[in-house]
Amino acid sequence: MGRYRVRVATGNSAFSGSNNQVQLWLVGLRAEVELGLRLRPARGQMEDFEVDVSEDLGPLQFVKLRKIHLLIKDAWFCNHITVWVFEQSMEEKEIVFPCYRWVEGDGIICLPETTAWMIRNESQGLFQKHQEEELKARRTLYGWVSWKKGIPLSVAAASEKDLPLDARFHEEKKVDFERTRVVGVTEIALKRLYTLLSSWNSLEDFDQIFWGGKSALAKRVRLSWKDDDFFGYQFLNGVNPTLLRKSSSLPTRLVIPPGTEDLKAQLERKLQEGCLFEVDFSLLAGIQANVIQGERQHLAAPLLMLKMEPDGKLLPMVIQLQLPGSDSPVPPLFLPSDPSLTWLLAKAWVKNSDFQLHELQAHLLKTHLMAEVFAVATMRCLPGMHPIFKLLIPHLRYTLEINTRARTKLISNGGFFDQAVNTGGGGHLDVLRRATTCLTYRSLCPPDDLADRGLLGVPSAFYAHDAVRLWDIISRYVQGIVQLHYLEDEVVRSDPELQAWCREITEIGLCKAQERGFPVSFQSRDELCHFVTMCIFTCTAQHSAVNQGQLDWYTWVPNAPCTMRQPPPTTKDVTLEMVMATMPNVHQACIQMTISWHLGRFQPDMVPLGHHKEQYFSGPGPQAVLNRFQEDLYTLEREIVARNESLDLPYEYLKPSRIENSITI
Ligand SMILES: CCCCC/C=C\C\C=C/C=C/C=C/[C@@H]1O[C@H]1CCCC(=O)O
Ligand SMILES: [Fe+2]
Repeated sequence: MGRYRVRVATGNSAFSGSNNQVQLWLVGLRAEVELGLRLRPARGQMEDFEVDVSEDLGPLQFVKLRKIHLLIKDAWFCNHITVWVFEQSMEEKEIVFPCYRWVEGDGIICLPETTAWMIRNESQGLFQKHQEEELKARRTLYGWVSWKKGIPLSVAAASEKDLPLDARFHEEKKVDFERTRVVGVTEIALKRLYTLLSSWNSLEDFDQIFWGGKSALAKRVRLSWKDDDFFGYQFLNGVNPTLLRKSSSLPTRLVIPPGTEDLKAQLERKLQEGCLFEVDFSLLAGIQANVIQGERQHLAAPLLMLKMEPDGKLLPMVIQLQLPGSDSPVPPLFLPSDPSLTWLLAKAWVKNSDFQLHELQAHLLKTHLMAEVFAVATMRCLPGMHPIFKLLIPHLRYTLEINTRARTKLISNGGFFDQAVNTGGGGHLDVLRRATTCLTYRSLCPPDDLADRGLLGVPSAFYAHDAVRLWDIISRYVQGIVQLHYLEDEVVRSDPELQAWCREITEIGLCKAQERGFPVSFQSRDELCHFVTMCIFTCTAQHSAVNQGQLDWYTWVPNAPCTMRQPPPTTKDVTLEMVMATMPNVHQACIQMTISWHLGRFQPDMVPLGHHKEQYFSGPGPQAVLNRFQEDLYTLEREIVARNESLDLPYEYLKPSRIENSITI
């Protein structure tokens, strides 16, 4: 008893279409009907057709679809189905059934209409039953596994091939990733060949491998890496802006030997003036160093003290490379006034330690692995019709696959950490474990984290400034969507899927992180918004801040050596031979360059923050919230561009147009 126009929209990436036939049903509150047509969906196409239905279906609740194959199974990527109902020969209501998934095998896929969650209590339990079945199926597809004890859980997949198709890279991404990898391997081989017969005994010799993928800023790094202000700048606005903090007292580990009272007075004066800063790498103390091809590598656990000048420059004042121990001599303090190679080597040790905590703690653990916990918990606990699922899913794209690849190629037995990094060979897992035990909820939320580190309102702290602006913009977006769906706090409290999702993240994925301030329930809309803002910020802005800079700051290897082949200096007698014997060898340096380029370069298929094409919501409310989000991002973009124009070193990593919508690399 009615006429319907049905539109089937197929995805745009390679192999999205299918040679198999697709069967469709319309399911209304009163009855369901199989549409007597068989279509073959073509890539990037919208296919429209009209059907007459003799029964009275009642209000449409679902579309069901199934793919029928004869010999070859050919998966189909369905974007969405849209249905228009004609009433009294007038086209009336548009009803959207978002999909954005692969339709595989011959199972039936059931798509609820976009506003299903809002009307879930008026559907005679149909939506409730659908949600339960969907979650049951997802929980078998997306399992948890403890890859290594003491770090957050991962998705259960031994290699990317074990992942559900919906978690896999699309063809374009896969081809690009594999191609980049071949380019990288070839480049390493050529560089090794090229350096085989040449000398390798001065820092300038790193020039011999400084070709291939590199950015304009990387060239600047090569020129300026020895300068103290350039060194200091990196702790504010480099690839790892996460460790610097304003000192509230002189660190207890800083034992000042007799005869250097002058230094102590200087530090105390800067402390009083409120411009003393510190970076402490104690987390690395006692970590077992790697052995690479029979050669033992070495590690330090430095403390760096810096002062902020009135013009905003951050300058190193003193470096202590090891923690003082009761059984060892008091570690020497290295100073800018030391012989230049001595001071350079001390700074190189700091940068090597920073490399470890950057890649393992700031990058891998606090963005990649966190996002993976969000992704698995979301797949296991939130049905597709849930508003928080719809809000988060564009920010979880490709994360499970990139992390699975990291576990098989990067931090695996024999992976790149073992081949080229001094924490490799197991120490890197201990660093991850220690970093996990001190991972707090506050540290993932810039307004809290930057307040705790004394970096709010510091004029030359561009990361801090942009991070807080982005946090506010994302927070407003999240509040917009949450307020449309949760009219009061009580709706949050009585949402069983949402509460289960929260517990799944804190108790299961993060292994009882309530001890570190993570919530086990949401009592209000504000608590929910804060948490979801943290999730989106982590998967987008924060990853961008700690990922993109790899290309700029890590391709000139002496600026941030991936390994150290000699122990830290214990006296101030340092020769160029010692420096070169300590720095990475050619092979290690080539690996560092190539991986940094692979991970830091612009991603050709990138989706900028807030610009995903998938429409999981419908109607003017959510659209207005998304438009507002995009406008806010654009305003910030212009502010950052204007600010950068007057800077010698522009800070670009949190420019909205450069922030990816999810962790994909
Ligand atoms: C030797 C330098 C290693 C620096 C990178 C260290 C940690 C980065 C943190 C998370 C990165 C996740 C990246 C996952 C990419 O699939 C892994 C790269 C494999 C490279 C390849 O497959 O050739
Ligand atoms: Fe990354």
